[in-house]
Amino acid sequence: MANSKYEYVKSFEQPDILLQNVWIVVRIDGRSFHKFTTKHDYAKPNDDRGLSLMNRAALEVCKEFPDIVIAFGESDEYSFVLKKSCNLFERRSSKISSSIVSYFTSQFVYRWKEYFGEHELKYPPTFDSRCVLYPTDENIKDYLSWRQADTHINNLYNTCYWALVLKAGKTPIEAENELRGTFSDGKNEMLFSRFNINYNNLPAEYRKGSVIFKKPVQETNKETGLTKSKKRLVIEHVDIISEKFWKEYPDILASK
Ligand SMILES: Nc1nc2c(ncn2[C@@H]2O[C@H](COP(=O)(O)OP(=O)(O)OP(=O)(O)O)[C@@H](O)[C@H]2O)c(=O)[nH]1
Ligand SMILES: [Mg+2]
Ligand SMILES: [Mg+2]
Repeated sequence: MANSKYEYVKSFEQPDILLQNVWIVVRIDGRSFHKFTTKHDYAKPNDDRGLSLMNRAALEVCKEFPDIVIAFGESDEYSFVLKKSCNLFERRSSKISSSIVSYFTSQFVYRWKEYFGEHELKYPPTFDSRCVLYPTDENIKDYLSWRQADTHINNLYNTCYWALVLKAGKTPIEAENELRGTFSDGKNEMLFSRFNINYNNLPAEYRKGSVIFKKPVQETNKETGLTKSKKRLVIEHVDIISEKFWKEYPDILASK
């Protein structure tokens, strides 16, 4: 009903169009995943099924939203970087962030059985989401470095904490007290001398998180024998904190 007396309420909606020509990061994070992972008997500190399910849901998001040029995931979070020229939903912030987190969450639930088998999903998980803008390439690299540094700090701490609790029989309070004020060197030393764990030999996925990007690959046509260069979405556990990665794959940030 056009021009009804109710129509004025539409003007209460606030525009939330994101600034043009800047990188958009959509970061999603599991709500109360401390509880969710406990209720679902996740392995401590890292559960391979849970991490693989996060990666799979994120990969499906990257397929569904081709404006995403790179994504980084750790623990219960994922960051999706959309290219500067992205015009998805006319750059409306809440529409972008809600569509991405909704698709991620439904993929997470839809594919639960693929990764957890008969281990029942006891209640529906929730993920929150936000859009953050980064104007320069340096800013976006620093953003991703920040998340990867966080992965390292948390994983080193959690590996020590759970070794103290599960292997040395400490109470949670005792483990926390023992770790308070320690630095990386001390934690590495503790793992090696007391638990025979060489931190650097732990799976790269635990230490560095997961990076999804379009990687150039050579594909050979079986019939013609001709090779051509293509891009394929891959999940790798590499250093994005170092310049080496950005030099190796300059196309990622060139997708302005
Ligand atoms: N055991 C186990 N726990 C995990 C794993 N991945 C994530 N978690 C848990 O999920 C939590 C994620 O941290 P946060 O996102 O800061 O905390 P949260 O409980 O989700 O709380 P909010 O995000 O504030 O709602 C970690 O502290 C762990 O308790 C895993 O592989 N294994
Ligand atoms: Mg969380
Ligand atoms: Mg988190």
